[in-house]
Amino acid sequence: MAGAWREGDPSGARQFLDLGPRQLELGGSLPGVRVAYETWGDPADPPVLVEHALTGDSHLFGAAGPGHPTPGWWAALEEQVSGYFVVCANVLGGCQGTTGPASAAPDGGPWGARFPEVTIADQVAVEVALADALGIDRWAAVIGGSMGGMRALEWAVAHPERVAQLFFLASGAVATADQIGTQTTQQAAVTLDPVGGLEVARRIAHLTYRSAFELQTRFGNEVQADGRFAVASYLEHHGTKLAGRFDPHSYVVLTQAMNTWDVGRGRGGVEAALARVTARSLVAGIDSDRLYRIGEQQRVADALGVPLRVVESPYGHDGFLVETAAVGALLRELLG
Ligand SMILES: CC(=O)SCCNC(=O)CCNC(=O)[C@H](O)C(C)(C)COP(=O)(O)OP(=O)(O)OC[C@H]1O[C@@H](n2cnc3c(N)ncnc32)[C@H](O)[C@@H]1OP(=O)(O)O
Ligand SMILES: N[C@@H](CCO)C(=O)O
Repeated sequence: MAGAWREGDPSGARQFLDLGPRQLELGGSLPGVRVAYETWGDPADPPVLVEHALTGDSHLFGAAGPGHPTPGWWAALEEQVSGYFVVCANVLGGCQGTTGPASAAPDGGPWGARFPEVTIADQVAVEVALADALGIDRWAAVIGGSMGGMRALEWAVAHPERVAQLFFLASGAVATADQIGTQTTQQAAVTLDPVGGLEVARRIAHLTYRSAFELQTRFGNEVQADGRFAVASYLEHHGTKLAGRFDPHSYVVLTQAMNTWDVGRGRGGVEAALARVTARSLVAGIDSDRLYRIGEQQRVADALGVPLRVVESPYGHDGFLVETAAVGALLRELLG
């Protein structure tokens, strides 16, 4: 096993677990999977799994490992999980160390567009193998927002006995037409031109991540000195940044996993699936989220029999990353 878990390593440095061949939910297979993950805290403390969103990775917070920027993407919430042993893994199909389209295929070249289709359930199955390898039978909590919320929910449904608490944020139980519509349009841009298309895809996506109110307040119809609309310049900036740090084929694979997301598939529908959850759950949404609308979290909260918690924010879907004080308070409430 490459890069075996170093017991007591508090550094957050990236580690690796190699798994054997995997059969995938939609019929494909992979000859082997490498999982990149990081841990923080004392392995003797209760374990918590944090699930990153679409373009996140295992570098959740603090203490940069080789090749990682610092701080991580949820650095502001490190305090909320002190006293826990925190695990965060790069997702199957990603491009930050876990097997994905940029990894080598059996012929030695990158998988690229040949990478098989993976689902949220496939991604969680890989995380189950990671938990087994780490000797973690039951998570004190599984936490996730957006695509990370899908994996958190899949954990709680597929393995209720292994999830004591669930934090489900700014996500849904099944992909909506709106989400599939924007994501397939983004995929089409990437398929036409991987690098330029990824920039365009991120611009389209970023629009859905923010609210019309916020964009209007920040940019209105302002034209910059360089002649560009300020809002266009802003979106271009986010597009360029993502194209500089993310693999285009991975973007397609991960957005496709979100397109096919349906926690009720093969389980008699969404409500029947959610009835399996035994975790103490906190379900929250962002009031201005136009992509994962509050009704989607309401449906999950209703099925789980818990009140929906609403974060008031002008930032839309990205509120799950930006509103660290409000989200941190909810997290603390759940974890105690
Ligand atoms: C968990 C995860 O899943 S993903 C990992 C974290 N996510 C990412 O890194 C994705 C990319 N980033 C984002 O989505 C967002 O930046 C967030 C959510 C992380 C943070 O959002 P905010 O703090 O509100 O930042 P905001 O969206 O305003 O962007 C600020 C950037 O826009 C730039 N910007 C602002 N106005 C303009 C403009 N008119 N023209 C060009 N650039 C502009 C700023 O200079 C700044 O650049 P920098 O990020 O390179 O420093
Ligand atoms: N900013 C988030 C948006 C998707 O939830 C990301 O890049 O992953």
